Amino acid sequence: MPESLPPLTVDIDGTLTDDSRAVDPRVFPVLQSWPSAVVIATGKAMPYPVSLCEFLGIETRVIAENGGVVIPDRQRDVIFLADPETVESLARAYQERGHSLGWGSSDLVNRWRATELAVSRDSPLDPLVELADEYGLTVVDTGYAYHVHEASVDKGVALQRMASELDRNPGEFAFIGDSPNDVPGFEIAGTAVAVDNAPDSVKPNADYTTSKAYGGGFLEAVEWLSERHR
Ligand SMILES: O=C(O)COP(=O)(O)O
Ligand SMILES: [Mg+2]
Repeated sequence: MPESLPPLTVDIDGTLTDDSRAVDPRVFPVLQSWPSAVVIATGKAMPYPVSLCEFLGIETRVIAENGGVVIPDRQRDVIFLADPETVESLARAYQERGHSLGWGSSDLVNRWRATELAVSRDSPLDPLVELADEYGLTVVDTGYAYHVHEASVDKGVALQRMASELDRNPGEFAFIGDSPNDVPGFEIAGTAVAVDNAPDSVKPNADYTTSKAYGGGFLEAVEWLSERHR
């Protein structure tokens, strides 16, 4: 790999995974040998990306909960860019109206969330949007879940904070993703790549769209970045 490769920000679901959301093992050596910083930027709660870094043996650099949580490395404090209180009230109100968050009683999706709420796409969207409007929150459909969070946070805002924590310019970063929740990251990063499974609303926001989908698209994106930085 060329020494000059940019710091990389990469989404998990739909980008490092296959179509069943299992991580594509071909991405492991790429992430482990990337010569610059790697940031895992996801809508998932903190333990998921932290575990991914831990088990890969790479530095824990994480944007979780669609930007509500930023972890620049293992040594520093976890940074919270949003407050959980309004989201918690919304979650109670949604359930009081008779709707389920849709993840079963253990709710491993929200159990460790600090700043936002994720609701299954099998649960009704309209009352969620109605409540979000009432509480001044935003709903993002990633294609994997509905996420409700403060309008002031997204993966782009979090990338700005991550870059400043790492003494870098956000424009130095490349960002690879697949969903509407990645678009704010595409806008802040210097180079944005969408994988082919991204919806048509996402692709025009990227500098390049791969011809392969899912983890195969990530590998292609990395080759494309390597060519550009040769
Ligand atoms: O949890 C989701 O809905 C999406 O997660 P992702 O940001 O890693 O694709
Ligand atoms: Mg994704």
